[in-house]
Amino acid sequence: MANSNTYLTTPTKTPSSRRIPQSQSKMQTQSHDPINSESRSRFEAYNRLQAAAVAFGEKLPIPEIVAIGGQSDGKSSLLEALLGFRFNVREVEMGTRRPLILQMVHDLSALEPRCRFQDEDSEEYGSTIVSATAVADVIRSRTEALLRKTKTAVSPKPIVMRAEYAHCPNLTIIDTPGFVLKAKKGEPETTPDEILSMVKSLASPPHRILLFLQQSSVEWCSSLWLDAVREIDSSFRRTIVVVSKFDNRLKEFSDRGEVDRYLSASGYLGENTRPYFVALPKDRSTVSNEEFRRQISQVDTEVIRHLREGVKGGFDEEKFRSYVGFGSLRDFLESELQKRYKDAAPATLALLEQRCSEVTDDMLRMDMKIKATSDVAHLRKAAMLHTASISNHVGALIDGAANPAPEQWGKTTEEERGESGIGSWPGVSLDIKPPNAVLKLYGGAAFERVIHEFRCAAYSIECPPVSREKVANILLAHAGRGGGRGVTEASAEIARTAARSWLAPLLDTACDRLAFVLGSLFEIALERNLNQNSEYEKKTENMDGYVGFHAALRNCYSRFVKNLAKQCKQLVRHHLDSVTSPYSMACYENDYHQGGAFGSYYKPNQASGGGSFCFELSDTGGDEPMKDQENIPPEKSNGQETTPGKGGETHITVPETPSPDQPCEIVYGLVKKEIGNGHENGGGARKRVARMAGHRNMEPLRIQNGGGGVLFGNADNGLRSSSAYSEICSSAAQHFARIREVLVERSVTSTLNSGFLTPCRDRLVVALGLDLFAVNDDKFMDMFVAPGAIDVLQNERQQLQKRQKILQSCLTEFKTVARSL
Ligand SMILES: Nc1nc2c(ncn2[C@@H]2O[C@H](COP(=O)(O)OP(=O)(O)OP(=O)(O)O)[C@@H](O)[C@H]2O)c(=O)[nH]1
Repeated sequence: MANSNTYLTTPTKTPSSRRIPQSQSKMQTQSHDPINSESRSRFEAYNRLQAAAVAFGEKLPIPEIVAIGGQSDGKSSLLEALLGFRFNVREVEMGTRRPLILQMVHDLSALEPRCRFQDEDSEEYGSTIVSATAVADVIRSRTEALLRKTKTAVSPKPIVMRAEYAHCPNLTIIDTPGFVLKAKKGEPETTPDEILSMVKSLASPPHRILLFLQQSSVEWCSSLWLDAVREIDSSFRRTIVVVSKFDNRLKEFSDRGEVDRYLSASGYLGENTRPYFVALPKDRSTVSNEEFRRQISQVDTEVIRHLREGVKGGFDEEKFRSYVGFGSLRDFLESELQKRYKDAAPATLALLEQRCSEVTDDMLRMDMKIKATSDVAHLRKAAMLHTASISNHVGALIDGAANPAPEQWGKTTEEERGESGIGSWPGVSLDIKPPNAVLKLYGGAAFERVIHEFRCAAYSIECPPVSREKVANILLAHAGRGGGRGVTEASAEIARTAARSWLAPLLDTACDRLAFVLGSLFEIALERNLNQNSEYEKKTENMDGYVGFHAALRNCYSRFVKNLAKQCKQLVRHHLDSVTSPYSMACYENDYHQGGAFGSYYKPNQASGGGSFCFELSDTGGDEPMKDQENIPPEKSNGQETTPGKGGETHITVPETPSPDQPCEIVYGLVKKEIGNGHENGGGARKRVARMAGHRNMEPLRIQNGGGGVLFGNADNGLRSSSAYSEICSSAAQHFARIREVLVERSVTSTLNSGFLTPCRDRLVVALGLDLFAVNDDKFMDMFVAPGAIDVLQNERQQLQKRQKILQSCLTEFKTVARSL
């Protein structure tokens, strides 16, 4: 830092020997000196402001000096010298572990030092401590207590000590832990880094002056910490460099050229930076305060004498005298700080005015909040606005939104399954993976993905196996009633029963999964609400403290979603009932396969290009494998093809008295017909029949029937190997597929959309409103009774009031200071 100022603003009792009489005379006239009383009141004003800032965590740009440097470079000794008495801090073995803000107040009446420590968490100062060892004890015990609590080796929380003394200047200086290269034994290895970053953050505010100490024995080229200081203040505009323990170097100088070169430190610190060269008494023996100060000034005198007389040709006094000796440094620090106080006063005053009005606003808000805790109308309004806002956010999330970040708030399909506790689809052994399964989705997108997953799951369900007995019972009974549609009816009945028992659980699961997606939206809507409120002006009142209300709102929302799920389950069950009713034509309809509105099939797990939901559904070509008559799960390769082929309705001629045992022509007829279709469609039916015939499960049947009289088919018979049983099973599979398709495509998807999403968009706010607000005042206020909440508010108010009072008195004080500027 460039300096030419050695003007003494505040007298001290420990100046250099040449100045003692002058300083003492100034000190004695101080109270009558207008300049001194001005700077004194400025200093007092800043000191009080600083106390308030430390107590309330205010960030105020108060000019301060921060002493930094390597461990044992002499920071604490310099502080003691400035204070004019030893408080033994450096004999505390642990060294400096917490910053120490030392507010030195020059007070003529304090013939003995009066030290007071600021309470750890308030702006109050404790009682006066006179003994130096007691001061050291407080510093040590406070340091140890905090480090035990934080479980760290250092802490950035400062200790604030105010020292009033007739022999100290008006100066505020912050002592910091010294930089170290390695942690001490038993300390965390990260300690050096912690100290470095703590000191950096203490030193970075631009209103702070850095007092960087480095021992005289260290050459600038091998300085350990110069770079760290440069990182904080690259051009040393606010850095005062101090070469400490100058006595250790003195003896090495032989002539003037050498000493002047050393004192200029040119090349390393830049042209405008002149270091101060300070030596302090080495003697550690306990001496009186007066003796201590005498020694300080004696060392100063000896240094100058040595430079003048011990070095050949002396030294360039004009250039360097004002930079040599502790007295020079002290005078400069004091004047520099006063200068900065003066410069910063207008900005400080403006900031104080701003802070005061902010605190007044905070107080008003707090008063309103306290009043509002018992104002039903106000609470109703605030709660309604909050509920409406949350409902709107739910709507927006359903309609498609990407705020808050889906990466954080969305879920993959796997996560949805896990977190909902619903797991995989009942009766589906395949691992269904809808498109975009790995993306984190929420809201409308997640809903759509579940719907898709449901379709995949439904299309992966096989028509389950049916025993021969069952087939025989149904078939024979139908035959008994006469009519030629026995096989068709029997297979339709089988398909209906299968659809009822296999698709119903799927529908329930779909509803539960969708309800989970919608249920999760509450949390996301809260987050959106929070973001919105913080991004712009606060739109709704902060309802944070009203835990009861939040719990009630959450409950209502989850009830609303649960009810929707219940209703939807009933609705889709109704659809299932009607599509599986004997009166439904679903089984007999043929047009779903014709490429009409529902003319395509899903392939489970097949994602269409680009990950879109717009699937091209499965290829419905003629080689669609027909499941064999035993309904054995399909081979792996075609396991995903679950829906019967696109072939037209197979008509069969039912004989007068059909028998499952009959190696019937009708079956053959069916096969033939299928072959016909198969030809048209690429021979799929032929393959199917061959596969059916060749199936190992047919073997026992053949043996059972002596190889000749077939029960439900003759494997040896090639194309003639089918039977009424296999025919019915395959026909049932077709019926099943149609039922499923009608259900999925015609009714369920739209029902789920209208059953879940429409009410969430249109009815949610009303439903929540009715639940929460259509109650009498007493019941309503139950949600707002939070034991202790009012106490908390009152407490906060008290703190605010205290802060307001202190800031206000600081403001008044600064206004007075400003008048004399
Ligand atoms: N010879 C000589 N010794 C000094 C001088 N100043 C301080 N010392 C000694 O150097 C040692 C370390 O001084 P401190 O003031 O504790 O150093 P510090 O920078 O505060 O150390 P930490 O707080 O641990 O970082 C003490 O033994 C002092 O007596 C000096 O000018 N000359």
